[in-house]
Amino acid sequence: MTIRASVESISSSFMNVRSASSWFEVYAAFSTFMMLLRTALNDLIPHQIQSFIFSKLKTLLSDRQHNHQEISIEITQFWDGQTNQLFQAAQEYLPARIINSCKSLKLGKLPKHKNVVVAMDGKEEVVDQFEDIKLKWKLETSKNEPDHHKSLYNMQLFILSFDEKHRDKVMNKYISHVLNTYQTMKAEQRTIKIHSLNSRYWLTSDLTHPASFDTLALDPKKKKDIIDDLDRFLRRKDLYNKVGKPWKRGYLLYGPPGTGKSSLIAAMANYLKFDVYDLELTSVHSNSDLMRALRDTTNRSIIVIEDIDCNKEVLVRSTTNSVRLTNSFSDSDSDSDSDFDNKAVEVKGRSFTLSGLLNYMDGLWSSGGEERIIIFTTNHRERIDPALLRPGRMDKQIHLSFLKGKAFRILASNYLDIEGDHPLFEQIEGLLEKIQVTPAIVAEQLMRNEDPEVALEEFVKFLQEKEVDSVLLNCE
Ligand SMILES: Nc1ncnc2c1ncn2[C@@H]1O[C@H](COP(=O)(O)OP(=O)(O)OP(=O)(O)O)[C@@H](O)[C@H]1O
Repeated sequence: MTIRASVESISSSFMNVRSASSWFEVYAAFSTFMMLLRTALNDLIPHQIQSFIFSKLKTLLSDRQHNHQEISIEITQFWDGQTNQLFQAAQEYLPARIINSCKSLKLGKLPKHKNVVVAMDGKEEVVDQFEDIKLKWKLETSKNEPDHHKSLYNMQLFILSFDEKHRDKVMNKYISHVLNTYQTMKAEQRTIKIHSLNSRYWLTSDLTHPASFDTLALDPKKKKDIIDDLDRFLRRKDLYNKVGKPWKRGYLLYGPPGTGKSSLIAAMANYLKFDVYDLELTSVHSNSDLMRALRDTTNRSIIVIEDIDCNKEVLVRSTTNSVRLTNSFSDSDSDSDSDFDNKAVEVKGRSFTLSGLLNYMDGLWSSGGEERIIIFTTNHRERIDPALLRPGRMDKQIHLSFLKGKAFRILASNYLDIEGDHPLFEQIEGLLEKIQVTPAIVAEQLMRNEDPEVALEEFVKFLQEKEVDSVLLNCE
């Protein structure tokens, strides 16, 4: 019997259904039809395609079956009168996930931002995939906006919908994933700030210093050593906790003026994405102001005290009779007997030692302070008391010096866009070995001509003259 014959037999049986025997005939014809259909399908459609069709049908059916079990969460723009951080996180997180698939987006740029900002425009629902979960996001405008926001904005909210069976995973994992991704994105986009002390308060502005470890003319080994040290410091939170030490690291940068101490600080801040607090001791008018200023510094920051040796406030106690404020900055460790304690920083007629200041910082940060770096700079390390240089106070000392070796090539790349080799490089590097020139002087020389060839030739002449001068000087 063919399929067509069996279909005809079923339909004719339907027409003539009158008795129980007729019903039996219908049933027999239908069973035969189904058997024939199954055999034909097995013969005609390969097994893989059959499995594919069945799985698709199954998903479709299960999707339809589950549609009514979808749940929705509202994430409003404000929460308890404040901006809802989860709303902010979704606002940043979603455009990054959907930028290539969404048909309708909003673009904008704020003065503070470096890049164009992308946002959802609320016209369409966007879909995010997290592990095996499909999550649908829609941006809406609330009809019940609170009064205090009414005049300024229409309050917005995200509606997040997903299958109820994923409720736990969404609440426990997906929401944290959105928040964590947002925090990482914020850290990457963050503008680093520099805070300068104005008597009692920090004045804040953007750190625009472009220095990075790539642009720093420094011996490559030394550069790697500094980067490794910073990375190690960041990784060691648990160790610092375990041994009960404040999570901080002290650096002393020393070397002649113009060798890149400030540039290195900027490169470190840009690398770590840490804010910089420029603690200019001459602008501190009292100890309480200084303590308040230190308390106002944030975690993940670099505190810089520059030119520590030539700071006018550094006084020798025996010559000034200045009084140490041991009650303000308790300095009870073994350093108190050292020569260093004879040097005091005087603030408006009152004075304290630098080691006391460091101890105070330790005390302040042992309760909650995290990821702090303190950098002292000096042009004369020999003038600094050894007590201040001991590990724990100054964990690492970095000597920045005259331009030597291949470090010149970094400046040639920065200022003249010369990458790789150049016929004059060998001669220049030879001359640099014989004389002492700071990177700042080299930078200034290279900027004198826009044409890179002329700039290099002029620079060679400059170095030759310097060489002659130094020979003459040695002869005198
Ligand atoms: N190692 C370096 N790599 C690249 N540029 C440098 C380097 N050193 C100095 N420069 C250039 O010289 C300028 C002055 O350098 P910088 O202020 O960093 O030196 P410094 O050692 O802090 O000087 P000072 O002791 O006078 O404060 C920088 O803006 C930079 O252009």
